[in-house]
Amino acid sequence: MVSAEILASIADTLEARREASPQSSYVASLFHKGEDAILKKVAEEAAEVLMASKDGEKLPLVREVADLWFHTMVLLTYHGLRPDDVLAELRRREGISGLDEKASRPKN
Ligand SMILES: N=c1c2ncn([C@@H]3O[C@H](COP(=O)(O)OP(=O)(O)OP(=O)(O)O)[C@@H](O)[C@H]3O)c2ncn1[C@@H]1O[C@H](COP(=O)(O)O)[C@@H](O)[C@H]1O
Repeated sequence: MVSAEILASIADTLEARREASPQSSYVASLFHKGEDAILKKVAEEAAEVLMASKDGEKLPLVREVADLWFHTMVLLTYHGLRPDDVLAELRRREGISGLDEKASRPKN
């Protein structure tokens, strides 16, 4: 599965969890606890990314970044947003970046 598709698939699951009972799953319980609990998890996971980076091992770092991305996706879902909203913003920035302009400028 390509990257944008897996993000969309996870987002679909997260949206379904918003309607689920808090006992039914980890994500459902997080939505039930509310925005502050989700923000706390995002902050915790960001701190774990910093520690993994300092430790210098690649696999733990990848796993911690996955946890951070996942919890930011829970936060986006809480606000009715989708991964595509972030991907569109990144694409927009790619289009306006100085590096991009230089690359497309004709060479003398
Ligand atoms: N990708 C993930 C994912 N990544 C991380 N986590 C959970 O995030 C939690 C936080 O991790 P921590 O390292 O902080 O561990 P912890 O100390 O046990 O967590 P807390 O009890 O303190 O919250 C853990 O319980 C992980 O299992 C995830 N939980 C779910 N998913 C995806 O979300 C879908 C829905 O999940 P459920 O709602 O649980 O079915 C699943 O099918 C998965 O695809």
